[in-house]
Amino acid sequence: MNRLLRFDGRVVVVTGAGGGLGKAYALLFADRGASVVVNDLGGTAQGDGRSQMAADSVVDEILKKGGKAVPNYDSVTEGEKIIETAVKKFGRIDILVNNAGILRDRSFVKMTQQDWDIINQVHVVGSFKTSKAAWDHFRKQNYGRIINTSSVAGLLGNFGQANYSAAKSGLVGLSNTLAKEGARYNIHTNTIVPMAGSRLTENILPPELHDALKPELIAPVVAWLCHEDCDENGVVIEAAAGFAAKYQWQRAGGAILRSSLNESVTVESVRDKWSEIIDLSTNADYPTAPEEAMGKLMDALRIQQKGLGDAQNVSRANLSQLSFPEVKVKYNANQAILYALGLGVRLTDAEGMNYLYENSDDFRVLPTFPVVPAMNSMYDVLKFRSLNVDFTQILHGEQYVELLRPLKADAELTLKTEVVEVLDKISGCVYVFKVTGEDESGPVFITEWHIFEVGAGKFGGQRDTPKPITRPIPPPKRDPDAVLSFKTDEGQAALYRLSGDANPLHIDPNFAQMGGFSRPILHGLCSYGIAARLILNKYGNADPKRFRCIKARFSKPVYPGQTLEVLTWKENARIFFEARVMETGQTVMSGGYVELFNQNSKL
Ligand SMILES: CCCCCCC[C@@H](O)CC(=O)SCCNC(=O)CCNC(=O)[C@H](O)C(C)(C)COP(=O)(O)OP(=O)(O)OC[C@H]1O[C@@H](n2cnc3c(N)ncnc32)[C@H](O)[C@@H]1OP(=O)(O)O
Repeated sequence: MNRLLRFDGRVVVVTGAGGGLGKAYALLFADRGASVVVNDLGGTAQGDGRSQMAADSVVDEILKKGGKAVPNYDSVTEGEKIIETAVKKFGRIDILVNNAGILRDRSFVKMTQQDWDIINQVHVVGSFKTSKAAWDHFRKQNYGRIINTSSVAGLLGNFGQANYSAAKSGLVGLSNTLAKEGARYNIHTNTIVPMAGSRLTENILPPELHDALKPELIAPVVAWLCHEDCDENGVVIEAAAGFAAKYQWQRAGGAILRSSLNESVTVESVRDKWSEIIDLSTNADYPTAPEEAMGKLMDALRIQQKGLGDAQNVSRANLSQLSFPEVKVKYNANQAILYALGLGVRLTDAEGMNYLYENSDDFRVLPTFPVVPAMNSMYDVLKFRSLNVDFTQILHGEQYVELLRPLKADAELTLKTEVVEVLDKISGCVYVFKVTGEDESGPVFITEWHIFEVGAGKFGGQRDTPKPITRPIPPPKRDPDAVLSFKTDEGQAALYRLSGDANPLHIDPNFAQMGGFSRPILHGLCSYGIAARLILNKYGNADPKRFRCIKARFSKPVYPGQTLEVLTWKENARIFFEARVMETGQTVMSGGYVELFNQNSKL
């Protein structure tokens, strides 16, 4: 922790390093082992005149202390020459501090085009030129650090500095974009907002304050941002007088200006929502990338599309009060076949051909298939930003599927989604969804989903609900009537996820680790479909028309490659079941049951 942070072997270019902040940076980098290009045009604070003295005297000071430095007297508007000096004299360039700057302060009423142009040339064009010239070197060596210099005038505005403020806030935009473009090449670009006593401020600040704002108090902040141990990229740091702090954009929670996409926004609706639009005290966020900023807009659009009123009001506590519009989905034999493959159906199985070949004499759709079309509408609900769902913690808790009619090989379905309840289980919360599907002839299936979000409990909701939801039922207290087994494949989850549950938990080892698993786990619905098929084969003549419903609770995860053992107890038309993993003996599904129609039932 106390290791001295050094820059041995690094080559640093500091522009405007003949005095003030630039000089302090150059001296510090040199003192810590870097080779430094001390650039200074040697002009006045207003940008007039030229002289080599400023750069030379800093170089002399560094050399006298045994450091390595060379001068450069070019204007930053010819930034490529400055970078060339670094490469010619020291063979590389690692760090670029865009510090050179001048002032042409005038009230806007007196500001000329020339005042505007010269400030933008030196600050914005200059930083562009040097950065552009260094960029290819940085990319090739997969390393680079850029510091751009902004100002509180740029962030907040300042009387008499329209030109300077515009240039300085332009540099924040430049930095933020370079940060994003450079990230994958290990090029970090950050912005410093210094307030130092320098040539630029000596006539502006009171003398005591000017003396207290020593550049040496800011230089270590810049040096840290440029050090290889610092992984900041795209931050704006204010530093002055021994103080440093990050600046960030803040966006208010805002307001939805219409209640559905069919309505238009009126001037009056803006007026009526104005206090919410500007209220930063609740639900504010801090977007750092356009995608993040867009996320909220997408929420807003989704909410308006569903006619739900205000996005900010969506919380676990009131989710079940929202109503969701019907969604139309189509499926065909291809999806049914892919689903069957995902559950491990093989051509060599007794009924394999009927599930896997659409032109077979008796093409069948597995009875648990409704989970495939019913799935996505729920993900849509969980994506409400204000819910802040942590998707690494989403696990399938329970599942119910009831068939009201046999499934066709292809169909267009209307899905109705309802959040029945969100239960507060303290260790997590359980979202209970009901999704029903109907085709042109009426209802086809009912599904109920209990989705567990670990760690999202304690939101003040109720632990159970009086609403009629399906519940797991323990099996009879006797030995099972039959134990049915199936060995899953190592690639089972990779195949199953193609049926619409692309959750990275089932394929991405890093994501699985974030969720607390040693490796990707099998979809609960995959084990569930396998159990349903084994039971149907054993007790229902492998005939999907005999299938009425299935319910189960997922009590432990299954890993691809493990063998499922399904313990079954037959009690009239109901077959109770539990499932365990043969290799570990752990129970992975509990309280399960399948109900079958009897052979003569006219479904
Ligand atoms: C959006 C739509 C898409 C849906 C797709 C879902 C995404 C999929 O890609 C993800 C998957 O397929 S994950 C794989 C399958 N699921 C699993 O492996 C989960 C296994 N279960 C567990 O880990 C724990 O039971 C666990 C973690 C669930 C609970 O364990 P604990 O926190 O230890 O809970 P516990 O102390 O036992 O009980 C607390 C209260 O919670 C209830 N509960 C327990 N397990 C539940 C479960 N599985 N489902 C629903 N409720 C459950 C208990 O009854 C208890 O409630 P109460 O206190 O009121 O009695």
